[in-house]
Amino acid sequence: MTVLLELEQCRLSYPGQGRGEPEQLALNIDHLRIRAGERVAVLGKSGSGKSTLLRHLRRQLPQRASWCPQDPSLVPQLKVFHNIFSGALARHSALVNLRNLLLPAPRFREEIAALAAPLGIDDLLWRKSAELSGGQQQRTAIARALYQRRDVLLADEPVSALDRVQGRAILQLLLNAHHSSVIALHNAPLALELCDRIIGLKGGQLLFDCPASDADADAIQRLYQ
Ligand SMILES: Nc1ncnc2c1ncn2[C@@H]1O[C@H](COP(=O)(O)OP(=O)(O)OP(=O)(O)O)[C@@H](O)[C@H]1O
Repeated sequence: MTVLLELEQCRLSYPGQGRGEPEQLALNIDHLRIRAGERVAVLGKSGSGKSTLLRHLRRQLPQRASWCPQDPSLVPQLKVFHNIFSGALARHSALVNLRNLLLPAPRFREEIAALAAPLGIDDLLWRKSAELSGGQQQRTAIARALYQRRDVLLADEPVSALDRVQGRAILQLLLNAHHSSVIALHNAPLALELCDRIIGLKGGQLLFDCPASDADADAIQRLYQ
């Protein structure tokens, strides 16, 4: 399979919090290769480096990866429709984008309504995103990622605010819409069920990296200790 991404001796640090404080090493990976077509789940407890890794992978694939951040990062004053449409700004001219802000064209209305329906937010398209619940905001961010229409998905806890049934269905939808995916998840059973490879991060290091079918329950448990 074609190599999509490769990290070698990847050490990423954040500045120390106070004056004279040492840098904090957040990611320390000797080697990581992601192949095209893989569905990779990144597991690890809070602070293990999942977001740092996802953001770094995103920098390696500019213009190639759809991005679904942990914080939905919606523009609160804009309608749900426009927040979703913002996923496609790079595909259109400034004139088309501006016109669509004022008077959305029927073609874009139809495209976005079709995208929003399976996410259960088609009846919210003309509400300001500030008025949405956390789960509705998260589904809007998912729709925006889908509307980027790229073949790679990088997503950071995309279904964390959804209930189990809806989270599973929407994660499946996201995976089906992209040829390759790397997704940080806190729900290990969901990762094992829907992804084909599991990366376990602890303290910024790879604790394991294996096919989902080989993932060991004890190793997964150790991630969270
Ligand atoms: N902007 C920042 N400045 C300083 N340290 C940071 C910053 N962002 C993250 N860190 C630190 O880097 C480490 C990894 O953080 P990261 O956000 O990647 O973890 P995570 O696994 O995504 O956590 P969570 O599940 O809570 O989102 C943590 O120790 C965190 O405190």
